[in-house]
Amino acid sequence: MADQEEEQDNTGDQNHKPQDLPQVLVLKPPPVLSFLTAHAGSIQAILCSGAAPVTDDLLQLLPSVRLVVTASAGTNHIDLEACHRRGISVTNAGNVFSDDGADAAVGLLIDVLRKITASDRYVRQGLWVSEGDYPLGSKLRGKRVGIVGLGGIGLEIAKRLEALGCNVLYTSRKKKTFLSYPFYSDVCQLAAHSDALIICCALTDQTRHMIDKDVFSALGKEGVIVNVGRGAIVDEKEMVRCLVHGEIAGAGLDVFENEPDVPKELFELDNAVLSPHRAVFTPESFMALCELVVGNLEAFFSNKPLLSPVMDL
Ligand SMILES: O=CC(=O)O
Repeated sequence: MADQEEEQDNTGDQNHKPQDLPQVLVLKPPPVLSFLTAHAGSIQAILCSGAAPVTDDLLQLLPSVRLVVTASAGTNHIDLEACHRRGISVTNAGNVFSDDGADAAVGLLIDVLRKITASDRYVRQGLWVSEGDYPLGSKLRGKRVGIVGLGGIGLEIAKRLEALGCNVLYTSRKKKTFLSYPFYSDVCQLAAHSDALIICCALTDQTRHMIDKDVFSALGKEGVIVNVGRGAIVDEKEMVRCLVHGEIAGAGLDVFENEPDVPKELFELDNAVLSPHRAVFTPESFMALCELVVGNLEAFFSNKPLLSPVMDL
């Protein structure tokens, strides 16, 4: 999941009548070129997910489009600059994924620290009997956890960690004046003061490979990284190297740079907990997402304010 750091209100009139909606293009692979050829001029809104990029070239083919609705928190598959230039509004998943994304992030952190899935494998493989006791995990309470991106998901992570007795610190585009958590504008400084880093910011040109060699080295040998944002925020090769050489202690990863391909080295590592980009998805969050998507389309076509705008033009 990736978080746009927008505080959004996802409430509103949800009395949908999807059959009444004007024509909407649902973008999904395989390519929809024949559809486009027939309907390009009349399409006013695009509904997409991370699977299909919304590029400047695509928008060029659709001169009537005024809204892009993405069924994801992250918008890195959308050319936002092109949307802005063309006067196209954009909405995302707003806060519907915040709870589930935060639960998964904290779950991954606890799993890495307490070796939950690694010790599960140990028991299943019969190693408890043949090898004896499994190595101890590390305590969560008292850990300093640096959150990278304090948007909807980040804020929910912070609440959960506080309740679990951790010390929360963060970096974000801007300091949140309404919060007392220590703020670091520099991610290396944040890492140097953290026992664990949780990545839940958006992938942008500024954040691509932001978690690099210097950040890992500042985090140190006892440090843990959790990523529920986007794989490419982390320099994955460097992270794998640090894990293999014990230069960081562990990683809990829901996202990868070239999904669904996962670096094979990670399969061998007991200090890496791997999850197939499922952090924010539950049947409940999908239902909420569907309501939000329809609500955004209804709002747009009835000239009302969008429910979860990333850009409202
Ligand atoms: O990763 C999931 C999302 O961006 O919604």
